[in-house]
Amino acid sequence: MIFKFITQLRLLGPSLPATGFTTLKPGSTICFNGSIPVLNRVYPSKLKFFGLSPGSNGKLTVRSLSTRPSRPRSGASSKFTPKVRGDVRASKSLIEDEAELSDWVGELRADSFRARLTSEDEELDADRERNRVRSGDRKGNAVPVKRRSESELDNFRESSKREPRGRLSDSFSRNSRFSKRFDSELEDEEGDDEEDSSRKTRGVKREAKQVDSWKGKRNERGLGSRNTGNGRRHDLERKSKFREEEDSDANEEKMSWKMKGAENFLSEEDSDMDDIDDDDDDDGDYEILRKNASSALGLAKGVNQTESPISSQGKSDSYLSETRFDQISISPLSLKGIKDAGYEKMTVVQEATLPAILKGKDVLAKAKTGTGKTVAFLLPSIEIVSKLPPVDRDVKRPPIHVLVICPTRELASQAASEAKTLLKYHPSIGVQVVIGGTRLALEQKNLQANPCQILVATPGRLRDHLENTAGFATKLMGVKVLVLDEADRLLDMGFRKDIERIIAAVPKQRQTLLFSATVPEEVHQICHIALRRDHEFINTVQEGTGDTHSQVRQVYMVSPLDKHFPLLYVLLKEHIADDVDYKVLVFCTTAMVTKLVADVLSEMNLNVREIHSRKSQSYRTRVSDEFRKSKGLILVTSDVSARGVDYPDVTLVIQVGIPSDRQQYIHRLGRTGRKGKEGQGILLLAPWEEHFLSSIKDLPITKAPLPSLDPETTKKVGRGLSHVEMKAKESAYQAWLGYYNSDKKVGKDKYRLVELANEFSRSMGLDNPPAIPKLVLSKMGLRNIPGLRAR
Ligand SMILES: Nc1ncnc2c1ncn2[C@@H]1O[C@H](COP(=O)(O)OP(=O)(O)OP(=O)(O)O)[C@@H](O)[C@H]1O
Repeated sequence: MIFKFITQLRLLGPSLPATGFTTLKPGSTICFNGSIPVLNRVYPSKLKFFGLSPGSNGKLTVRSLSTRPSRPRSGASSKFTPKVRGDVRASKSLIEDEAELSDWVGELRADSFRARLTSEDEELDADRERNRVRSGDRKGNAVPVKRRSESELDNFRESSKREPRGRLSDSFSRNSRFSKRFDSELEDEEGDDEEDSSRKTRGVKREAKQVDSWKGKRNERGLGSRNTGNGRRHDLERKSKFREEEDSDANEEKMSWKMKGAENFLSEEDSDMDDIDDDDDDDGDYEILRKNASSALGLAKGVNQTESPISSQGKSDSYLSETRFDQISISPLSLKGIKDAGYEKMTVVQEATLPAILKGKDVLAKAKTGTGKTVAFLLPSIEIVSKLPPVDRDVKRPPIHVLVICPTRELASQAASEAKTLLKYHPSIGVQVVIGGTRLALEQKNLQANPCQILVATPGRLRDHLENTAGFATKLMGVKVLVLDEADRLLDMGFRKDIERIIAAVPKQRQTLLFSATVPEEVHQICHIALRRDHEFINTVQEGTGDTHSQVRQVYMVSPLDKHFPLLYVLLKEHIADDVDYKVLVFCTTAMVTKLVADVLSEMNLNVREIHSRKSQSYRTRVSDEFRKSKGLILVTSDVSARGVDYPDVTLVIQVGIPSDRQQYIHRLGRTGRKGKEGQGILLLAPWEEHFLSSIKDLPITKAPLPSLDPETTKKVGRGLSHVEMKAKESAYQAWLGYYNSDKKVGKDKYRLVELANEFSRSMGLDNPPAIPKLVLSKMGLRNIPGLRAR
C-alpha cells in the first residue's frame, strides 16, 4: 500500500523520489487498481520515462530504458558487448584486399572452430533467442506513439511557443561514452571501391509485345495489378523504349572484371555485414507459418486483408497526422520551404518526434519505411541551426553544426537533397554531402569554398576527411546535432569502428538523433555509445501492426535453384503485363550475382538497369536518378538500394535468395508501399533457405504457389543464360559461395554448401562449376571439399 502510494506520487511529480522502482525488475507487472488508464492518458511520457508500459490488462510492465553499458548479457544481445566479439559471424561483404581477407578468414576460422566445439552453447543461445522472440522482446518496443489527441496537440503547440527554440540541453553530465571499445575486425561498407563496369552495351529493347496468357494466372497468386480497381490494361500500342547506351560515359568507368587473384572472390561491400539477427531454425515457429498458409492463399487469391483504410486510388493516408505544419511553431522560412516541397500535414513520425527534438532531447525513433523520417530529423535540425548566432565570416574554419550520417552514398545524397529543399529560404544555412566513390580532393575544395553548417556523409568518407582534410576535425567540434539515419545499420559491426571514431570527433555536449524503420533489441543495448541515458525512444509503429505496411502484399515462393531464373523471368513478365507503369526492384544477394541477373534479364529483352557497389559512383548516381524518374523499368540491385532510397511508385519488390537478416528483408520491401501507397513483395527462396522464414514469421507474408513454367520459357531463359559472359558467371559463382559460406545455417556444412553452389552453377547453364583460385578456397576454409575445382 505504501509502495503504491509512493510510486503514484512519483508519477505525478518527478521531483519526488522513486525509490520503489529501483527494486523492480524488467518484466515485472505492477497493479494500480484501475488508475493506470487514467495515468497513462494524463502522463504517458512519464510512464515511458520510467520504462513502464501499460498493458491491456490495466497493469504496467516494467521495461528497462537504461542504456548504460551493462555487463554482457546472455543470448543474442550479448553479441553487442566486446567480450563476446567472437560470436559475431564473418562478414558477408566483399573483402577487397589481403588485410581484410585475413581478418575475415580469422573470423571465419573462429566460427568454424566454434561450430565444431560449441554446439551446446549454440543450442542454449538458440533457446534464449526463441524465448526472447516469444516474449516479444525482439521488437524492442517502448510505448508506441499514438496519434495525439487535440488537447495534447494544443499543449504541444503552446509549449512549442514557450520553449526557446534551438536550445541544446547541456545539463547532462555524460558518462564517458567510450568507456568500452569494440574491436570489430570487419571493415566498412562504403569503401571507395574503384570500380568498374562491363562496358558491354546490352542494347536492350523493351518488348512491346506482351504475353497475355500470363495475365490469367496472376490473380491465383495474389499478385494482381495494383491498378485492378481501375481496370487498367496494358497498352499494347505503347512504343518500345530503348535502353540508353550504357557506355555513354565509358571513359569514367573502368573495367573491373579483371580477376585479381583473391580480390575478386567474395561477395561485395554492399552485401550486408551484420550479424544482428539470428535466424534460428525453429520448427515450431515454422509450423505455425505453414498453418498460416491457408490465409496465404486467401491473400494470394486477392482477399483484401488490409488493415488500414485505403482510398480508391490505392493509397492510405495513415502515415499522415492531423497536424498541419502551419499549426506548429517553426520559423517562417522553414514553413515556406515545406510548403514549396508540397508538404501540408506532418507525418506521424514528424509529429511525434519534433517536440522532443526541439526540447533538446536525444531521440531514438522507429517508424515504418517511407513515412518521412528524413524530414523528421532535418526540420528540427534546421530550426536549431537557424537559432544559433551567425558564424563570423572571418572565422578560418567555420563550424559544422549538424552532422548526418547515412550508410550508403545514395541515401546520403538523397538526404542532402531533401535538406536543400527545406533550406530553400534559409540563404545563410548551407548543406554539403561527402560520400565515397568521388574524389576526396574535390570534396576538400568544395568544403573550403562553400562552408556549410549541415554536412551529410557516409561513415567511411567522413573518416577519410577526419584523417586527411586540414581543419576538418576543428569544424566538427562545432557539431550540436548528430544524426544517425538507419541507426541500426550504422551501429552494427560493419560500421561500428567508423561510428565510434566519428562520435569521438564530435563534442560530448551535443544532441543525438537515431532513426530507423527497424530497431531490434540489440540497438537498445548498444545505443548508449551515441545517446544520452535519458533519451526518448519514440516508436510510431503500433503494437500488433508489424514492421511492414499492411497495404503491401507479401508472398514467398519456394522452388529449387534451377528454376529461379525462369521463375524470375515469368514473374516479371506477368507484372509487366499487369501494370503498364511497372517499376520493379529485384534484390540479389551480392554485387556479382546482381550483375549476372541483370545480364540474363537484359538478354531476355527486359528493360533492365543494374546498381551495385562494383559500379562507379557516377554510374550509380545516373541509374538511380533515372530509376527515380522512370516508369516501365526494372532495377536489379544489391543491398546498396535496400535502405532509405526513396524511389516513388515502386510497384513490386522481388528478393531472390535469403536477405542477410530480418531487418534487411523489411527495408528492401520498404522500397514499395511508400507514403501510404500500395505495393507487392515476393521473396523467392530455395527449399534449403526456408529457415529464414522463422525470422519474419510475425509479418503478414504468406506462401504463394509457383507460376507454371512452360518448356518454351525455360528454353528461352536457357538461351539467354548461354549469351552471358563466362566471367560474369565465374564471379557470380564465387560471390554466391562467399555469401552462403557466411550464412550461419547454410555455411555450417561445407560439403552441403558446395553441393548447393554447384546447383547454382548448373542453374547458370554450366556443366562444370568454375574453378576457384586455391588461395581463395583456403581463405574461405573450403580447401579439399569435394566438388570444388581449384586452380
Ligand atoms: N509531411 C509530409 N507530407 C508528404 N510527404 C512527405 C512528408 N514528409 C516527407 N514526405 C515524403 O515522403 C517520402 C518518404 O520519406 P522518407 O524517404 O524520409 O521516408 P523514410 O521514413 O525515411 O523511409 P525509409 O525508412 O525507407 O528510409 C519522401 O518522398 C518525402 O519527400
